[in-house]
Amino acid sequence: MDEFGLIAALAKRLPKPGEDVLLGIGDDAAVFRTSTAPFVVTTDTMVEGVHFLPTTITDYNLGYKALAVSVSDVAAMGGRPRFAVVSLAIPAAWDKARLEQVYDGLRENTERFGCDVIGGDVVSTSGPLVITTTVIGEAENPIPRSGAKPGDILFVTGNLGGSSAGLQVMQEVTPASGIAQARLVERHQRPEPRVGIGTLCAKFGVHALNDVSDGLASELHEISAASGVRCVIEADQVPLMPEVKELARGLHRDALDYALYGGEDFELVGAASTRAFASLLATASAMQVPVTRIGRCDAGDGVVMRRPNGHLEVLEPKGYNHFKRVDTRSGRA
Ligand SMILES: Nc1ncnc2c1ncn2[C@@H]1O[C@H](COP(=O)(O)OP(=O)(O)OP(=O)(O)O)[C@@H](O)[C@H]1O
Ligand SMILES: Cc1ncc(C[n+]2csc(CCOP(=O)(O)O)c2C)c(N)n1
Ligand SMILES: [Mg+2]
Ligand SMILES: [Mg+2]
Ligand SMILES: [Mg+2]
Repeated sequence: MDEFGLIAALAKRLPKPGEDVLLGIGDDAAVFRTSTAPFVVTTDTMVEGVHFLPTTITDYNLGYKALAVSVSDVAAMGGRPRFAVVSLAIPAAWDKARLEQVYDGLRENTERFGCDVIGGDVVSTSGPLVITTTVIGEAENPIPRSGAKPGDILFVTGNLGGSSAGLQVMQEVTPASGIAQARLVERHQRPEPRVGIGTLCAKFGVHALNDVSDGLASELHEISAASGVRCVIEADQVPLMPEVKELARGLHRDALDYALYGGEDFELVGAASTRAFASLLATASAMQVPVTRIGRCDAGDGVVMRRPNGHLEVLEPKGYNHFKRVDTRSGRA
């Protein structure tokens, strides 16, 4: 496989960029123009063996997901994705045909979100495949994590838990039905970035927003710490993917654990005034995206969850953490 031939072959899989791209793939750097809106820029790295395995994702969906996770961060800022650069560190075991599949998956999201791939990098590696996506977007009114206020409503989009449950059903024998397993795997491999809702949140002045990459508990801790508020959620209000409930029932596990600590659902979690939330709810339902109130912000700090019996549980800031090893004897991180 030749480096220049590979870049040309991958570039061929992509659609022609829009007119704001003055120079795309093929020069020392890309050149684009934008409106006067503030830029947002975010980057994510996916490593074979850490973020995916050949047994947990197809090559096509790897490309889909690599771009989706960065688009999701732009959505979590209330922005619109515009441009992306993609860097690949490629081991000998990955041939051109497989990488073209990855690019076909990328293409699906470049088209869906109007996010042109304008460049990248390819290198060889003696390690696993690494794919890094950097997305540049625009946000008229960027939404930080730090804006939540006491009295705000906490909400999430869609439903949670499906991604980690999908990973589990691909890695273990579970009692979930075939159809449930297929839906969970789809959720793991093909997350849906909430760009439309993110921009609505910006329009209605939502105070704080985060995407769920590491798990709901971890994201709420980030909002709590950045905003200086206490997050109080209701256990029975957290929207769970129905298939997660089915799987958890079969395994005699608490389905909420998938939502709180599983991660990679890439839904949005935010804090909004009662008024902003009402506007969001009304508009989101017309877009057929569920938005659910899960709790509220109080004065104070930390994250707690109220069980239906009234018991308040402190939620630890655990979730996926790259540099923490779980102690298998205590089960603690
Ligand atoms: N190597 C780094 N150098 C500089 N800043 C970094 C580095 N890694 C992360 N950051 C910054 O730290 C902040 C938090 O990053 P983090 O990766 O936790 O974002 P996230 O959206 O919560 O998670 P995810 O990576 O799952 O999207 C971001 O502002 C990010 O740009
Ligand atoms: C094979 C395999 N094992 C474990 C996981 C789970 N996982 C990996 S990274 C991450 C958090 C988000 O990453 P980041 O913080 O880098 O954005 C999660 C939940 C997976 N997807 N595949
Ligand atoms: Mg990160
Ligand atoms: Mg990210
Ligand atoms: Mg994020």
